[in-house]
Amino acid sequence: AISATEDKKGPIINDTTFVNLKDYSQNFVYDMKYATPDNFLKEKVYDCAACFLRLKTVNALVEANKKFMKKGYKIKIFDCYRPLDIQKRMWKIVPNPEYVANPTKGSIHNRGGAVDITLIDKNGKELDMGTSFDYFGIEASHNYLNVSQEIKQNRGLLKKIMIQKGFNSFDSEWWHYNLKSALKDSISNAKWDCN
Ligand SMILES: C[C@@H](N)C(=O)N[C@H](C)C(=O)O
Ligand SMILES: [Zn+2]
Repeated sequence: AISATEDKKGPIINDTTFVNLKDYSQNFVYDMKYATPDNFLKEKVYDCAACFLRLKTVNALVEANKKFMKKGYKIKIFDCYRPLDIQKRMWKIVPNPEYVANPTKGSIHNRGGAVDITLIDKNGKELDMGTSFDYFGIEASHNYLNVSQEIKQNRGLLKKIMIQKGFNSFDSEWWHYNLKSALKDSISNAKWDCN
């Protein structure tokens, strides 16, 4: 059966439809790294800083953010849907599946089911997660235990609530989460509308 969801704006849309997160919640903070030159490609590879995802991913992320907000935190977003062509460019620079998904298999970002995120506090300050976003080294791993109690707690909080809301964590990157129900969705290379 095809599952459908009542959209706030009226029409019933399928939960695999790509939507813009900002149309569903104003409670996220954005730092869309690939829409700036401040990323490992050293180039702005997106035309605009928008977060597109499948509706089911948006719904799960909004639910997770509600839980974080009850604790005084908010999600800050680094990346959402990523066109396959950009995945290919990333793989040319870092051909290591621990840090960049092989474009021949496709990333869950290419399927609209993955997000790269961190948490911020009431002052907008990022919680200490031990490394910066896209730090491609062992220190970014959930399994790297030579970090402070505070970092373990911060990573643990992010992971606990994201898992509760239907995401899988990714061992080698504390910031990356895959929606479980999107793992087999189709890969897209569509570029979003920036208007
Ligand atoms: C490149 C990095 N931000 C990331 O998302 N890596 C995972 C493994 C991916 O490419 O899916
Ligand atoms: Zn990611």
